[in-house]
Amino acid sequence: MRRLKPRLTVIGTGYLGATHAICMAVLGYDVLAVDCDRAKVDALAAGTVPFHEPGLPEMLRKALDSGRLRFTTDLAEAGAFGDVHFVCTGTPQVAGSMAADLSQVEGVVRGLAPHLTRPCLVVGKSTVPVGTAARLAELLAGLAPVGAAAELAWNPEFLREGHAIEDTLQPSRLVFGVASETAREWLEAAFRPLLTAGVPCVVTDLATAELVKVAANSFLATKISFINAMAEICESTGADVHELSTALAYDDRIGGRFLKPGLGFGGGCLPKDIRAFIHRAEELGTGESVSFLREVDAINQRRRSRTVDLVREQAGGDLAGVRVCVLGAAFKPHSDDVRDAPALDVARRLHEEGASVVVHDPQAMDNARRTHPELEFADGALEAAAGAAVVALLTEWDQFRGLDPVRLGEVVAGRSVVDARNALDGATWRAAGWTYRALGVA
Ligand SMILES: NC(=O)c1ccc[n+]([C@@H]2O[C@H](COP(=O)([O-])OP(=O)(O)OC[C@H]3O[C@@H](n4cnc5c(N)ncnc54)[C@H](O)[C@@H]3O)[C@@H](O)[C@H]2O)c1
Ligand SMILES: O=c1ccn([C@@H]2O[C@H](COP(=O)(O)OP(=O)(O)O[C@H]3O[C@H](CO)[C@@H](O)[C@H](O)[C@H]3O)[C@@H](O)[C@H]2O)c(=O)[nH]1
Repeated sequence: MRRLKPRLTVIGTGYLGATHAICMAVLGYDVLAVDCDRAKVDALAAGTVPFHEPGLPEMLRKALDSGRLRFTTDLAEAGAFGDVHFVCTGTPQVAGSMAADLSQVEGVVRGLAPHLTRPCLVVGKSTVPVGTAARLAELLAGLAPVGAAAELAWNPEFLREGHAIEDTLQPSRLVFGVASETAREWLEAAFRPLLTAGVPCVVTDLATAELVKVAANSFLATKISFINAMAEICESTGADVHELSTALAYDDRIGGRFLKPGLGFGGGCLPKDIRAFIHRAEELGTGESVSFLREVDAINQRRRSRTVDLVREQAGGDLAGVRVCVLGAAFKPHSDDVRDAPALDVARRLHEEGASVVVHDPQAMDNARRTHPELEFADGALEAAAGAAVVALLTEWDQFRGLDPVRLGEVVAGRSVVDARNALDGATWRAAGWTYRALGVA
């Protein structure tokens, strides 16, 4: 008998899965969240969110207090408990290739399938190359016990880190990729509160659902690289990319969102998703259709090189032995995620050229220390700036926007700032005696 309110499992409790599990429990579902990382499961069960996401610790407390959210490392327990199983494991870029590594997602299907002893729905939420769901559906059918009636569907996720709760509870849209009416009914039951609240829902096939996700991220990446390409032109013509962007944004066919010039995109999604899309399209023999994404990626990488160039120029042409203060490590503010973080990539390149680099970030210090042990870290912006010849603002945290140039000027060795996120008021900094350089302005 199908329950009106299905019991949910969420497998993979990283940035996406932990948020999804917590929010679904707060919406009133009984949720069992699973991760193979025992430390993560123990932390979450004890009420600690193992990453930075505004508001999520309070939501976790609420979900745990309701008694509707539990955690385990055991897929067999998940199989016995759930009606709808959300797969939220990672799909990182394969080292040395542009392809997505699907081993975590496939591993979950293989591990879960033998424990699915009654009718249920396995729902992929991870971002995957088109065609993955159809392949996993076959795998599931082959591994699930006879009579289990376990089906596979795809429900791509569009949340942004730093806004994960609002994006989960008030998403712009839901996308259900289904192969049967039964799967659609399960998904409708699993998202009933959002559907009742009027969230638009596109019901489609598996392949379209997979593609919607990579198409959305490709569009966003393209928009960012478009404005950064304009920034390159502005740099060589004396035009001002900020004024250009403001003027473009007044046209609501273009819009101002994701039109912010600067150091470009990073993180655990946009970069690897456009590369996996290129790779998959080439496998399908349709590489030309998305070959523009190679240029999107290249423009994005050039912003990092340009930032290194600006810091080197400010240092007098040679970085060897120069102390540089890097403000920012996370790939964007309100996150501690350092996956493909532009700030750390620039910091690493400066270090490789011989600079003595000191980094500060309000939230990402632990992650940055782990991935970049070669860099020096300081507990505050002033400490990081002490004795620096150049200050580089690489992630636009509010704490950095609010820095007092006079106070900072007292601790540095040279008043020179490179604003790679266009977060500071250049006039104020110049008035305080600083040489101010920003990306996108000659
Ligand atoms: N981070 C985001 O904001 C976001 C938003 C939308 C979509 N996505 C997509 O969602 C997926 C997950 O992203 P993420 O950022 O949460 O990744 P993540 O690396 O933070 O989390 C993945 C989790 O899966 C766990 N895991 C791996 N193999 C497992 C297994 N066999 N059994 C149980 N748990 C296992 C890992 O321990 C980890 O906790 C990716 O495909 C990503 O592209 C992410
Ligand atoms: O105008 C802009 C907007 C963003 N960025 C950069 O772009 C990157 C990505 O930002 P954002 O999209 O806000 O962060 P994510 O949390 O990675 O979210 C993206 O990736 C997720 C995972 O696929 C999707 O779910 C989201 O819809 C999609 O926005 C960051 O490095 C930003 O600094 C810019 O450089 N300029």
